[in-house]
Amino acid sequence: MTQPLSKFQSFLVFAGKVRRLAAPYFNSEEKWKARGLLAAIIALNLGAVYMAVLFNEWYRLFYDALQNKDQEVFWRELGRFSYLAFGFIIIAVYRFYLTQLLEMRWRAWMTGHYMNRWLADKAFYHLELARFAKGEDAPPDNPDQRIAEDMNLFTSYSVTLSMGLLNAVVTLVSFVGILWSLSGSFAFSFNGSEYSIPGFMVWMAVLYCLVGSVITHYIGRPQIALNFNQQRYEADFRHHLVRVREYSESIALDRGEPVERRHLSGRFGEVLGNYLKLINAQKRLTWFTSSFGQAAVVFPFIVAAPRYFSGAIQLGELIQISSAFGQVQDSLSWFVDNYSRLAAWRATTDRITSFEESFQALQAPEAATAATTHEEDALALDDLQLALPGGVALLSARGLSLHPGDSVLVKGPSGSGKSTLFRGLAGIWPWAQRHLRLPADFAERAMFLPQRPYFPQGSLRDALAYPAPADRYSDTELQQALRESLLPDLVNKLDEPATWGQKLSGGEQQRLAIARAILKKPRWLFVDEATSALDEPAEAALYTRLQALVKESDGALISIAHRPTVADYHDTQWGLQPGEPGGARFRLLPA
Ligand SMILES: Nc1ncnc2c1ncn2[C@@H]1O[C@H](COP(=O)(O)OP(=O)(O)OP(=O)(O)O)[C@@H](O)[C@H]1O
Repeated sequence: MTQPLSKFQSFLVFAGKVRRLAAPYFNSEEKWKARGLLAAIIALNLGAVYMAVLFNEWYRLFYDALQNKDQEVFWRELGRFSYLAFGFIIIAVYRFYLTQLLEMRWRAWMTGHYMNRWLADKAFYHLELARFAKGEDAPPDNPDQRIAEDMNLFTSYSVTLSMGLLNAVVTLVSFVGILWSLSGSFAFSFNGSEYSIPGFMVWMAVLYCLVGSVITHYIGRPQIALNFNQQRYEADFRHHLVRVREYSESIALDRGEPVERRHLSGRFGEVLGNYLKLINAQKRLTWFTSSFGQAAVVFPFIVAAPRYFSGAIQLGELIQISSAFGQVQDSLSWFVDNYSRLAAWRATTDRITSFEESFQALQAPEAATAATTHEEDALALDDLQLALPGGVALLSARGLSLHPGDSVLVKGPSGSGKSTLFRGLAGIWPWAQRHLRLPADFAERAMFLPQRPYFPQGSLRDALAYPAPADRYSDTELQQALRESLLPDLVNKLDEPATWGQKLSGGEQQRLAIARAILKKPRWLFVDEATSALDEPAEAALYTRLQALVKESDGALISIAHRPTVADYHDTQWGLQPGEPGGARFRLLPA
């Protein structure tokens, strides 16, 4: 008994997941449109079943007219057919159109919703970090695929399959009545007594489909996991292709093509291997479902034949029985026919649910951090503890502060946590205990210049102004910033579109990021090896400009650099020293 119960429970769990994922849309600001569309689709589906009932009745009248050679009824019924068909066509067209419309709107809403959540509170970054911590295979893999593809599949399957189920149930209820009234009872004698089974055809249909559904589930079960994996392997393969494109130059210089080929072939091999398994699973199921469908064509004739040949029913009734049996069988075998899609729906639902759960899991480490706003105009590191994703304490900093006019150089061995210190100060590192006091304007006036800056695709103007809109700055301001950051050749290319992160050299990209700082005029400027690709004269000129920049806005400069010449532009040094036994690996101390 435990087996069917656990199956039923797993169905309830699945239904709960679908409800939780669907509810936000139907309760959203678009709820009246969404509910209205859903109600219209339900009405059209019920209309379609009603049309099928009318057609079924029409079959009896039409075939009886044929058998009786009754021309008048024949032509009248043909006339009736035309307006029945007209109604059916209108319902079919609008059922399709409104269903697609609902799927599209729902997808648009869900995609927007998850896109916002992914981009909110640095979730996109923390999800990646969490995956580093838990291992590459930890969910959610490929969030891009969740947002792009799974939202589409989920909304489409949810609408078509739930409407299909509704249709099947209503058809079943409508036609079971018809079939019951047509089928008569089946009389037989057993052990000297006479027995009669009323609604014999109905029982035959139920038995036929019950056996069919159980066998389908048994044969088709492996498809659920295979479907889940297929999406994942496809996304991994695509992701690796994109990486080769992104790092094309390094790979070409390293002559890494054979390795990439091997990796790509490996990933594609997984795609194919799993797909082959899926095809085989589907083939096994198709053997059964098509035999089941073919047998269903003759099954009602075989069962009803004795009554026809004994003269108990006419040809019209026989045809009506077969059509009603077809409808009952169709609706009872909804499960058989939709098994693969149900498996895919379930896999998609599981993937989005794990995506959703990973957002919820993220909130915990963030809540542990604390940073208060300072009344004083300074950045105070009262007690900052930073750990590695696995939990190992990496760095501790206590009792340090940064005031307007300060310029500090942070030094320490590679891997000691200098960049992580900046991540902790920026508030994006989740494994942090932050007892900081931040100046009131820190959120708006702090800027972090990384070693490898990011530029959005688009015009140079967009890349320079990022993340502010391009029209925030005039052409003169943009050109001036380019000149001051030693990029005079770019001043006439403001509207040129390009992938700037690939087109410009490493040093040019660093200069472009400095131009961005010149435009933004930060008060609290954090420079993490952001001049490492420049020659010494250029570095000197640009550091002098950055010093002047923070001075103009009465701010402070804090840098990370390995090159000794950078020390000339800073008044103070903080050093990362090995920590005490039992404590963090490194301590940040004034040098
Ligand atoms: N996303 C991450 N997942 C796991 N470990 C990480 C991650 N980011 C950084 N680390 C680890 O944290 C430690 C500190 O890294 P960090 O980049 O802060 O060092 P750094 O002092 O800036 O080094 P460098 O001078 O080489 O730039 C390193 O051991 C690094 O491997």
